[in-house]
Amino acid sequence: MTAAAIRFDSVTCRYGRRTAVDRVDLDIAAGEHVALTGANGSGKTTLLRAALGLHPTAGGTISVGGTPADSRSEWTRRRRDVAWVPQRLTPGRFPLLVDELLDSGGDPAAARAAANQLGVAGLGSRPLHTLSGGQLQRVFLARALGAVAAGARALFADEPTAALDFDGQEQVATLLARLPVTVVVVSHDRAMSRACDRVAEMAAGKLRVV
Ligand SMILES: Nc1ncnc2c1ncn2[C@@H]1O[C@H](COP(=O)(O)OP(=O)(O)OP(=O)(O)O)[C@@H](O)[C@H]1O
Repeated sequence: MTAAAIRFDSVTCRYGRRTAVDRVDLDIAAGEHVALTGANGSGKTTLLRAALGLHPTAGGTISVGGTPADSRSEWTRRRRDVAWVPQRLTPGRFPLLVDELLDSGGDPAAARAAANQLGVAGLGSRPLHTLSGGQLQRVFLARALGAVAAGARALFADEPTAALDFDGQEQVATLLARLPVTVVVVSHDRAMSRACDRVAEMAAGKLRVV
């Protein structure tokens, strides 16, 4: 597995007439770990979702491993290349058992090993909607770690520790820090920022400090 360099080049995203991301430039080296911080509503989630094709860009390009995604096949490849932990984990949207979700990420054995490390291995036969917020977050992280083991070259995680207790926050920061792939993690959590190589801060849609 080789880590992927990621380049945001003058990226703009809008919701109707509201500009959520405003000409953002950000270069992330292969294997670098970047914490994306900033006030609520400053555009962090939109920026990551745009990189995954989950929100359209109104301008600019986003390359992963040197390739901008501009065709269906490139988007398919990118979704394999980038493991994703979303912010809004609404279990009703995923009518699955925990084990089924873990098995869907790429490498089921690695996902289950990660689930074990994260203390949720015993929940395998539970429907997702019966889990607590923190348990659900751990399961999605374990799935993403399975995707990394299966060859994803980057991991994007949107507030992956928001629902976790203090020990969980430290544990996840340590786990992500060890990953040999490029990591972009949206976080308001200091342990996570400390564990990253660099902190990039967004303010009102712009990247303020890199
Ligand atoms: N579905 C939507 N429709 C309209 N506006 C939206 C939508 N989602 C986000 N926005 C707006 O876009 C801007 C950026 O939102 P975004 O979710 O990217 O911010 P964020 O930095 O991730 O915030 P937080 O830290 O609260 O998660 C905000 O002004 C928000 O109100």
